[in-house]
Amino acid sequence: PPVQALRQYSLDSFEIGRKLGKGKFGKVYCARDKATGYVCALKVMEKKELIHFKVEKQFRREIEIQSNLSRHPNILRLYGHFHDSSRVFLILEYAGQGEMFKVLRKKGRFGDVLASQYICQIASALSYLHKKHIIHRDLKPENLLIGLDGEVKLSDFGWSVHTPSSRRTTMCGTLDYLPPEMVEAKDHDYKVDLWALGVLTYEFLVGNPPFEEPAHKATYKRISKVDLKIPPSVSVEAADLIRRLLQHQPERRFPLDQIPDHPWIVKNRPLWP
Ligand SMILES: O=C(O)Cn1ncc2ncnc(NCCc3cnc(NC(=O)Nc4cccc(Cl)c4)s3)c21
Repeated sequence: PPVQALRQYSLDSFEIGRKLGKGKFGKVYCARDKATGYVCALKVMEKKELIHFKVEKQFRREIEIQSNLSRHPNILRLYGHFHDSSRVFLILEYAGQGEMFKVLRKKGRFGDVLASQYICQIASALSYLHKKHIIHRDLKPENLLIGLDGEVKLSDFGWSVHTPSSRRTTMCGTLDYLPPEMVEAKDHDYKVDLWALGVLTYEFLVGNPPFEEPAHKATYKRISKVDLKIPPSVSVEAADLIRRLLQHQPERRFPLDQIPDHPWIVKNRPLWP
C-alpha cells in the first residue's frame, strides 16, 4: 500500500501542500510522503477539541472500522494516523476533484447520466460496507468526495457503526437525511443507508433534499409521513428508484444489489468504460 504499514509517521514525514478544506473538527491539507513521494490528504485535529466535543470514542471507532476495510474504489482510504503532543492526524487517500457538495452547489443539480453513475458507485460502496456489517449512517453530499477520475469516494466514517445498533449519541447536523426509524429513535439497521441513498438521489437531481423545511419539527413531520413531492423535471425512471428507496418500512426499501439493474441506472449507463 502507498503508506507503509508499521512505519512510524510524524508530521516531519510529510511536505505539507495547499489547504484542501476546513472539515469538521479540523483542517485538511494536501501532503506528500517524503520517503515515497506519495500524495495524500492530511487531516489535522486538536486533541482538546475532540475531547471538548466528546467524540474521541467515535474517532477511535472510525479508525477501527477503517482499519478492517480493504480497498474499494468508492471508499476513501484511511491509511493511518499519528499524533503529537496536542494534535491528532489522519493520513487519508487524496480525492483529486474535491468535495461533492461544492460541485453540486455549483452545478445546482446533476443530470440523469452523472447522477445515476454517482448513485450506482455509492450503492456499490454501501453494499461492500453492509456485507462487513457496517452501516455508514451519515450519507450526504458533505461526506462524498470525487477522485481524480471523477469517481465518488464515500468518506468520513465518524458516524459509522457495526450493526445492529441503536444510536447512543445525539444527532448533530442536518436532519434531512435521517429515515423515520432514526428520527423516531427506534432501533435501526443497515436499511437506514437505503433511505439516505433515496434522499441523496433526490438531492442530486433536484438540488435540495426532499423533506427540507426551515424548522426541524416540520422536517421531522415530513420525514415521518414520507411527505414526498417529486417535481416533473425528474425522469420517470429516477422517480421510481427514489420512491422505492424512500419507503417508511425499512424492509420495503429497494435492495442495494438490485440497483445496478434498475432501469434508471441501465438506461443512463455510458457505453464505456
Ligand atoms: O474534505 C475536505 O476538506 C476536502 N478534501 N478535498 C480533497 C480531499 N481528499 C481527501 N480528504 C479530504 N477531506 C477529508 C475527508 C475525511 C475523511 N475521513 C474523515 N474522518 C474524520 O474526519 N473523522 C473524524 C474526525 C473528528 C472526529 C470524528 Cl468523530 C471523526 S474526514 C479532501
